[in-house]
Amino acid sequence: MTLDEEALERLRKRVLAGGAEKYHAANAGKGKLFARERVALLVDDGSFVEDGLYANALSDGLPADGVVTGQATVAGRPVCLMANDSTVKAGSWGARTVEKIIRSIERAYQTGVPMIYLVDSAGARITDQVDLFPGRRGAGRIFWNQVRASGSIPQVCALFGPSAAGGAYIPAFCDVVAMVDGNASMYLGSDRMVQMVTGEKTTLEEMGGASVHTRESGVGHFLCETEAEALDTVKRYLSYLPDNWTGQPPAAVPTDAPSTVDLAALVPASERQAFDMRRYARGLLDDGSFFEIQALWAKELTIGFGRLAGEVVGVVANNSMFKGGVLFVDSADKATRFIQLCDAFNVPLLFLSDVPGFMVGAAVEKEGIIRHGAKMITAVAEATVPKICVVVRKAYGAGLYAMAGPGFDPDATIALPTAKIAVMGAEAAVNAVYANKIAAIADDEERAAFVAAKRAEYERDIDIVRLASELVVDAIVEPHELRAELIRRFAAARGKERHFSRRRHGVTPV
Ligand SMILES: CCC(=O)SCCNC(=O)CCNC(=O)[C@H](O)C(C)(C)COP(=O)(O)OP(=O)(O)OC[C@H]1O[C@@H](n2cnc3c(N)ncnc32)[C@H](O)[C@@H]1OP(=O)(O)O
Repeated sequence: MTLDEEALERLRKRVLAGGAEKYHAANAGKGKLFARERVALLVDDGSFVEDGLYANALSDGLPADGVVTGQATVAGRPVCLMANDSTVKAGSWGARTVEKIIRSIERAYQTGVPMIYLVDSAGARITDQVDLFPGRRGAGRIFWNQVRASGSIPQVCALFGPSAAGGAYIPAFCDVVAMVDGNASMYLGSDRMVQMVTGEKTTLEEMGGASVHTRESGVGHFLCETEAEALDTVKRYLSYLPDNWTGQPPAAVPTDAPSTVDLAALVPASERQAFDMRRYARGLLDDGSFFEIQALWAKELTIGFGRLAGEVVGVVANNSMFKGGVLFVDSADKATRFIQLCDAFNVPLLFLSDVPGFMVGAAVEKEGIIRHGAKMITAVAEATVPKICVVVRKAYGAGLYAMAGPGFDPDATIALPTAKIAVMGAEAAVNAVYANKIAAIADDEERAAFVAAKRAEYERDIDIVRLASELVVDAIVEPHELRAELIRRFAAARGKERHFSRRRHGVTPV
């Protein structure tokens, strides 16, 4: 078939318009943009080069087979991308959709550039399953490629609509997922399927909406009000990462820390009083540079990127505002993945410790707190990027190990003058050792005096100067000197030898 210029232009226009008008109207009614508008908002003007525009050009009704793929630049840096077009069979994957997505990931991996997934899809196109589902270049190959690319190139997803069944794994294999509140959802079986299989009556929003995944399951990382916000989040995320695992995170023009935060005043003397470690991190980092990830999930642990004198660091911090900063199953998982992300992309790690330890009790034991904690400690041990542990207030029990304490090959363990490092807090320790003796003292005053004396003895034992004199901590630093100290120490650790163990990979507790 030969085409004259006009016919080609007609065909191109038809394909660029996507699916039926009723689906465009339905999307607009929900505040959803067209896939091509999303791409235009994401990439630098005029930078997009599209592949596979004419997929299915000979069969009517499935323009581009429901996915836009190609290469572009974002903030001047190269990326590969895919964007589901939900006006074409609800963005479901036909054979060519799958091939286009596979080629995109392969190109991103081979050229060492980030892969961006703009997802809005019904998953596998059930009516075409033999062509797209089981074969060597079937849908499974998308995931195989995602797993191969994981930690080699950044993979980031913005989710605008459903990502049903197999489609839900694309976000799951990404480093992070930004979800648009009210429209985005992820689930393995639709509400109709759930009712058929289990009898449960639910909705897509209830089961797999943005709020559920960013607050409860942890599969989503950012809850966004609008599509534009989700796309900005993708751009901001990429601004902290190199193009691939061989590069260094891009430095920015250094700024001062905000002058409004008094770090010393922020930490209450009493361990029983909570303070917001996010404010502490903001006060320590370059002004406006803190970019929190998974802010709504497992809030007892805060993670995110920031900058010190323009250089990127990954922050892992206990937050006593939530559950006293104790580590739970979800917070251990949250930390594990973030530490692996930073280690993969050469982002130095800053641990801000104020941790009473891991949670104890029947409920968390049944949830597997031991293996989740072991997973976090494994990630800390395996991370070979520069890592510095700052004991801001306390590091008790295995919490010290989870926060990159001295045994975990940190480049430095720094303590504030009021910091405490111990196997447990004084109250718990005295109770553990002297419970029988305390119970045997009948007189209230005498009992109180005994407990106070034992606590004082314990506090003397774990005195921070004593720990420094025994080389447990490398430095005791005043809060107002901490930022400058960290800048110097991270600079000194840059470029260090990175090797952990002689083996293919460990057998990780999961
Ligand atoms: C790897 C294994 C897998 O991925 S199995 C995939 C399983 N997927 C599903 O069960 C999702 C089924 N689809 C849905 O639940 C809905 O379509 C969702 C995604 C919620 C979107 O709803 P809504 O925006 O109202 O669209 P709609 O249902 O009116 O559909 C529009 C047109 O698309 C079609 N469609 C939808 N999903 C599929 C699919 N998975 N395979 C084939 N076709 C699909 C609908 O039939 C409809 O087509 P038409 O325009 O009427 O011709």
